[in-house]
Amino acid sequence: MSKSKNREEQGESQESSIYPASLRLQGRPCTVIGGGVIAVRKVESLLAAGAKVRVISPAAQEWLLELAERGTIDYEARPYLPGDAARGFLVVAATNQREVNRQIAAEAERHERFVNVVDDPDGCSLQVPASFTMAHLTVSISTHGRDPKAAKHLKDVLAQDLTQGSSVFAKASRAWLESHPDIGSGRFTSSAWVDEDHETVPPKERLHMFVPNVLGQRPAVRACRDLTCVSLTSHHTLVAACDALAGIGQLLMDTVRARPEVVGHFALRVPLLEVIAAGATPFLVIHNLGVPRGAYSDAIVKGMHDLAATVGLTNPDSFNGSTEDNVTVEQTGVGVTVIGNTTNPQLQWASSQPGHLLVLAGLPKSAPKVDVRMDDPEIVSVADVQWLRRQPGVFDIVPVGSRGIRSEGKELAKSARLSVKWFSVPIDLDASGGPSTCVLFAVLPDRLPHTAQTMQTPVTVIGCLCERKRERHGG
Ligand SMILES: C[C@@]1(CC(=O)O)C2=NC(=C\c3[nH]c(c(CCC(=O)O)c3CC(=O)O)Cc3[nH]c(c(CC(=O)O)c3CCC(=O)O)/C=C3\N/C(=C\2)[C@@H](CCC(=O)O)[C@]3(C)CC(=O)O)/[C@H]1CCC(=O)O
Ligand SMILES: NC(=O)c1ccc[n+]([C@@H]2O[C@H](COP(=O)([O-])OP(=O)(O)OC[C@H]3O[C@@H](n4cnc5c(N)ncnc54)[C@H](O)[C@@H]3O)[C@@H](O)[C@H]2O)c1
Repeated sequence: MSKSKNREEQGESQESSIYPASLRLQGRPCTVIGGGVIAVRKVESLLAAGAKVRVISPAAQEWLLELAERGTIDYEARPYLPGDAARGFLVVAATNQREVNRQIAAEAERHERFVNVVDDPDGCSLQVPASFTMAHLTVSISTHGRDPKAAKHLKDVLAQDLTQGSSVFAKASRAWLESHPDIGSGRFTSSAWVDEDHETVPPKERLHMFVPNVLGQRPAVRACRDLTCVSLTSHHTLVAACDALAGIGQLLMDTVRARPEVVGHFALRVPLLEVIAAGATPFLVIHNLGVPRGAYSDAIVKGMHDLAATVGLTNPDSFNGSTEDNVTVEQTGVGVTVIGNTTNPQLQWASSQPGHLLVLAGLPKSAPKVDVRMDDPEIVSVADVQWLRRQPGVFDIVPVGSRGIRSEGKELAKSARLSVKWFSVPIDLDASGGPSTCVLFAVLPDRLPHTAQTMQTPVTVIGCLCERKRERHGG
């Protein structure tokens, strides 16, 4: 049944004539009430138009809180109060409370403000059409609020056509854009940023959509555990992890003897695991080698290439780095940074919940106590962690570093606002995990058998996660 038919049957207003217009909002105050997923979309497009945005909501999506922390928007962490909709050029009623949205709309109307009501097409004096912009050409599609999903679909079809199609519309639009290079160059933007549906948009345009052009500022940067997350848009995050290794190798002063390939392997292993565990796809490895350029440094880098290839990172341009060629070096030192990208729904951070089991894959092994070997079956492989990351029912995955299992487990739980109930296991929970020879992960109990059977490395249930306190309130 179509939406309009549904409404007709409910006897709702059939008023559907509209006045198509383009708003200039640069510097104009706009109020968004509600801080959920829909509010994020509205805030993004208002910021893209240069509006001065105020958000009022007792709780808000992380992205909005970040914008508030950076001063990009004003945020008031409280419910709507009468008076809020009396101010602003445009008021957006974006709460999930129908009645509250009604009150907001009524107040805005009384004060002759434009109002956009996200759950009431007929209550909007301003409906947002689906749109995309290429330089100075904007294409908007409205269904007069009768079928927003269709508006989005038609817009996506047209956007794809404009960028790569051969319709009369596409050819004429492109010809116009090309014949006006003064106004014809610019970014491709859309009323919604990249999502899975935009896979059809060509790479060049996708890149433009990927750039944090909404804000024209430095992107938000957060350090989470050993990771740094850079929010490029509300949908995309870059994830960076780094690690240092020293005194292990074949130079005179090295205290632990190891072949250079092994040094490269283990130096890359830790940041590579971190990025994969976070749900990102590694695409760049930067190696800073505190050793002279030559056969020794080449062998270290070869160790990295070999390991990266096990998770499909084979493009030679994905590797870059430098060596120490000015002074004599007598001890090996290696720093590695890995960068990956992910869409936010795939970014795994603080996603564990009460009742999940806390499981250890692999065993903690560290030099100099133990001779850590690349082919040790008790060490979890990077490919194993990549597989684990894709499993439904597996949540946070944390590589265990020198602080040991107990400390990493507590950190995993804390980040998800949970605590750990430890089981008794014959494993030293405080031993160093060395080059992350093991990882901790949270898993739904009924998914554990499949996970444990398929993994190559030993899997041990070491505890479970308890208590829940997940909503983050602003203010
Ligand atoms: C175009 C776009 C612009 C934007 O918001 O930026 C937009 N909605 C978009 C997407 C979208 N909205 C919805 C789905 C289906 C989700 C699903 O079914 O899973 C999808 C598709 C998706 O999300 O994939 C559901 C929905 N939307 C409204 C209601 C209330 C109702 O109809 O009662 C409900 C039902 C809620 C429910 O029943 O729970 C109301 C409105 N949505 C409008 C605009 C205005 C009318 C525009 C027009 O038709 O001309 C209006 C009246 C007010 C407004 O918000 O301005 C944006 C595309 C962005 C892009 O380009 O990608
Ligand atoms: N317009 C659209 O395109 C569209 C699309 C899908 C859904 N919807 C509608 O939009 C509504 C909101 O969707 P959502 O996904 O953002 O919901 P959500 O649950 O993610 O967010 C709702 C937000 O409203 C806030 N809120 C609740 N009571 C409030 C109050 N009294 N004052 C201020 N803020 C308050 C909450 O704190 C939360 O931040 C849905 O109920 C749905 O009907 C609209």
